[in-house]
Amino acid sequence: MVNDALLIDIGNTRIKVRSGRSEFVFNDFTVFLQWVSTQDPKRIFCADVSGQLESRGTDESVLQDVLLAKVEQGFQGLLLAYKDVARLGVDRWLAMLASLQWQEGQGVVVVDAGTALKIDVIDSDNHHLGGSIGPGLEMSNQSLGSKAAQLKRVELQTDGALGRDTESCISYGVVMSAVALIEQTVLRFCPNGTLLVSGGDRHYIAQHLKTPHRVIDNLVLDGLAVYAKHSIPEGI
Ligand SMILES: Nc1ncnc2c1ncn2[C@@H]1O[C@H](COP(=O)(O)OP(=O)(O)OP(=O)(O)O)[C@@H](O)[C@H]1O
Ligand SMILES: CC(C)(CO)[C@@H](O)C(=O)NCCC(=O)O
Ligand SMILES: [K+]
Repeated sequence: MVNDALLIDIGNTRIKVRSGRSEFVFNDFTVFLQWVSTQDPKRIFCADVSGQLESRGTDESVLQDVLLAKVEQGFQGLLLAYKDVARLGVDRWLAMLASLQWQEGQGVVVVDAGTALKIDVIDSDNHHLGGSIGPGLEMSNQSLGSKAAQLKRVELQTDGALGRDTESCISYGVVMSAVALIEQTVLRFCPNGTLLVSGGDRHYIAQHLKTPHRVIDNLVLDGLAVYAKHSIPEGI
């Protein structure tokens, strides 16, 4: 049953785990492995876009029974825009699967603001129209700091007003470019759809959105729960 399962989302920055009603976040893969070895779940479902599990999996006995989620065309009626669905990030796919629960009949725009900023658009017939991959907020912030001699990474903080010093200009540029991309994508491709915002940077982005939206803590883990429920035979 899904309730006995451990759900694991291995992102490129952090690892998020759900066990029943509890959630845990790990910044370090080794610390995460140590923790998993203290658990005794019936089943482990995992989404791994980092590739860390596949490279370590075989020599870690605790991870031998992990069910690694794989993108499936047509699963739960979700028709993917990619011709080669194996190339679509499993985190994007799971976030989309979870988003169908929020579909209000006019399509859904799914935002996952993590290491990368992902946007995917689904129409009212559950057809994935396509998506967007761009730098996440921290990635933009850090790359400005490392590529421009006069800039340093800043603590992102903007009230949405134009910047009046270097730090506030960077904050405005980094945060509002993400907000603008999302709002343009909604306007162009799904103007009446439901906008969902998830991922580690969801709050930074959501507070500046003029478009009505819902903030969902972790759509990838929610999608993994959907996957777990529908990909194991009844009674297990
Ligand atoms: N305590 C924190 N530690 C690290 N990052 C944080 C923290 N709180 C917020 N963040 C932000 O969350 C982002 C990571 O989000 P998230 O954990 O959703 O990403 P991820 O799943 O690892 O990435 P992806 O799915 O894109 O590979 C970071 O870029 C950072 O800006
Ligand atoms: C875009 C990321 C890095 C976001 O985690 C991940 O979904 C990924 O590696 N995707 C593969 C490429 C794609 O989705 O087309
Ligand atoms: K790479």
